[in-house]
Parts: sequence; C-alpha cells; structure tokens
Amino acid sequence: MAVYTHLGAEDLAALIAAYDVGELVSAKGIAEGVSNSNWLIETTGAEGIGARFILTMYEYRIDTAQLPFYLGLLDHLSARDCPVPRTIHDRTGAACRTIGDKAVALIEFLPGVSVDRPTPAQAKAVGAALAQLHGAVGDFDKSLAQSMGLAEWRRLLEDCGKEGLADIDPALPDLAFSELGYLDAHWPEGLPRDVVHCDLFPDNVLMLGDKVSGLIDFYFAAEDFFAYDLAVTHAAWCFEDRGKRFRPEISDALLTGYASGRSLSDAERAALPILARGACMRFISSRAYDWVNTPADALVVRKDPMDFAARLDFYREHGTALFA
Ligand SMILES: Nc1ncnc2c1ncn2[C@@H]1O[C@H](COP(=O)(O)OP(=O)(O)O)[C@@H](O)[C@H]1O
Ligand SMILES: N[C@@H](CCOP(=O)(O)O)C(=O)O
Repeated sequence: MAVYTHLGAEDLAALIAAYDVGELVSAKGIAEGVSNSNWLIETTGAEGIGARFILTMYEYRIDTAQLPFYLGLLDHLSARDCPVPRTIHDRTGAACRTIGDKAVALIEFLPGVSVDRPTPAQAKAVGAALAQLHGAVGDFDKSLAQSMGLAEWRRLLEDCGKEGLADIDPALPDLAFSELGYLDAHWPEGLPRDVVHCDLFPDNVLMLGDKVSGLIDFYFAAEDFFAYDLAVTHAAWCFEDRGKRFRPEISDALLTGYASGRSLSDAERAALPILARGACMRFISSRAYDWVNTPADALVVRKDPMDFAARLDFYREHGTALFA
C-alpha cells in the first residue's frame, strides 16, 4: 500500500491546473510502492505530452532538497533515449511543487508491468538497459554522494542492536557484523563510477513482453561504482524462493545483456564477488532497520532481511567462480 495522504478533488484539480496537461479527468491511488504516495492521473491531454501521468507525493526517506537531482536525472536519461519517464514541468518551468507541506512531482506515465519471475530474455533486456543507463549518465551535470554505503549499513545495523537483529533471526547479528568487517577490509577502490540507480529490483522495471518499457524509482540513485549497480541488479534478479535458489540462466542472461552495452574491465569483474556481497549487506541493513522500526501492524509490508542473508551465503561460497 502506498497512498499515505488523502488528496481531495479540489487539491488535485488545482495542482493539475498549474501544468499544461489538459484538465483533470481521474486520479487513482496506486497500491504498489513503499516510500511515496503515487496516483495514476488522467487528464483531457495535451499535444506531445499525452493524457496519463504519475503523481508522486514525497512522504519520507527522500530528502526533498535532492529533488532537483532525482527529477533532473529522469529528464537527462529520457532525453538520451533511456526508457526512463521524464518529469513534467509546470507552466513556470518548475519540476516539483508543494501541496500543503509536501513536495509533489508529475511524472510521465510509462506502460508495462513488473515481472515476478523473469525469463532469460527479460533478464538480458534488463542487463542491456542498465548498461544503457551507465552509458548515458556521463554528461549529467549534477551529482549526489552515496549516503547508503558501508558506513550507513553499519549505522543502521548498530541502531537495530544485537538483540533487535537476533529477534529477526538468531544468526543475524554475527553474520551481519562479521560480514561488515570483511567488507570494510576488502571494499575495492578506483573502479569506474558515476551516478547509478542502486535499486534496480524487478518492481522498479516495467516490461512489455521481453522489452524494458520503463526504469523507475531513482530515489536511491547516487554516485557509486557501475559494477556495484550491476551487483545490486544481479542480487535482486537472479534468485527465487526468497533468495534460497540461484537461477544461473538469469545470471548468464543479465550479464550477457549488460556486456552487450558496456564491457566490464578486469578490475570490475574481479570486484563483482565482493560488490555482490556488499549489495546483500545494503538490503540486509535497510530491511533489518525497517523491520525493527516498523510496527507489525503498519500499513507497509516489512521486507525480510534474511532473504538477502541467503543470497549473501551464495555469493560467499560461489561468487568468485560465478563472475570469473
Ligand atoms: N512513470 C511511471 N509509469 C508507470 N507506472 C509508474 C511510474 N512510476 C511509478 N509507477 C507505478 O507506481 C508504483 C510505485 O512507484 P515507486 O516509484 O516504485 O514507489 P516507491 O518509491 O514508493 O516504491 C510502481 O510499482 C508502478 O506501478
Ligand atoms: N528495493 C528495496 C526497497 C526499496 O523500496 P522501493 O519500493 O523504493 O524500491 C528492498 O527490496 O529492500
């Protein structure tokens, strides 16, 4: 569920009137998503801009001071033919507005659905789309430091406390802190980097058949290694049964798709095993933090950190051979 705020018809009509998109016809809350409230907006339409839009209200976790970065990144990538929705600007040229004390943005609607169990052809297309993104960010004129790196993973886990982690799973405290120690000591340096997505899970990719029609939810985008972004995508796409079963055919297809658009250097390839372990820790730490800090009866469904502990086990055992 992700409509945290009620918006009245008058608020919506007044908002839409600030844009050159026609008149408001309908607004439906979108159930998917976690961080923001989203509505599918229909209007009478306008030349060159269509009649369907996503209205996002930024609720929490997103630093609205960074909206020019996130929304500018959408515009930059879509102008370079990446399957990324552009931001609709209002009549004054502004990319976002406010309703009450909350920031909102109107985003181009892209068709497609998120797949639950990707096929190799779909994974290959996602790998190629990721490489396309990596090739298109070079001349983006804004940057944002990575705030979800190793230091933040440690902070989130320490905030949970060993007892909080043990309540999730008795093995979690030792596993998490020993892995953090390993990553601190071995994290690579000097790999090619730029602004990358950092959260390209299946629910953030819209597909029409085997074709990627939309890459969405750039709100964790930040400057980091290209190979780390590939590792996040690998960890998110190549497993089933809650991380317990690796899907080699999806891994092969994802890596082949990526290689069709961007070649990995030897150093990047050698770093993939540790970057994949880091990707697992990134989602173990944020999910554990949310698990400990979200009431069990909250509207948002908590995501299980142990799904990524299972993936971490896999990468520890097979990562070196897998990416060789
Ligand atoms: N540009 C878009 N085009 C079509 N659907 C979208 C678009 N942006 C978001 N959505 C829909 O809204 C849902 C939630 O959006 P998302 O940005 O992932 O929210 P959250 O950040 O809260 O996870 C997506 O799963 C998708 O169904
Ligand atoms: N993909 C992350 C959660 C981030 O939420 P999102 O809905 O904004 O993608 C996870 O699975 O833990």
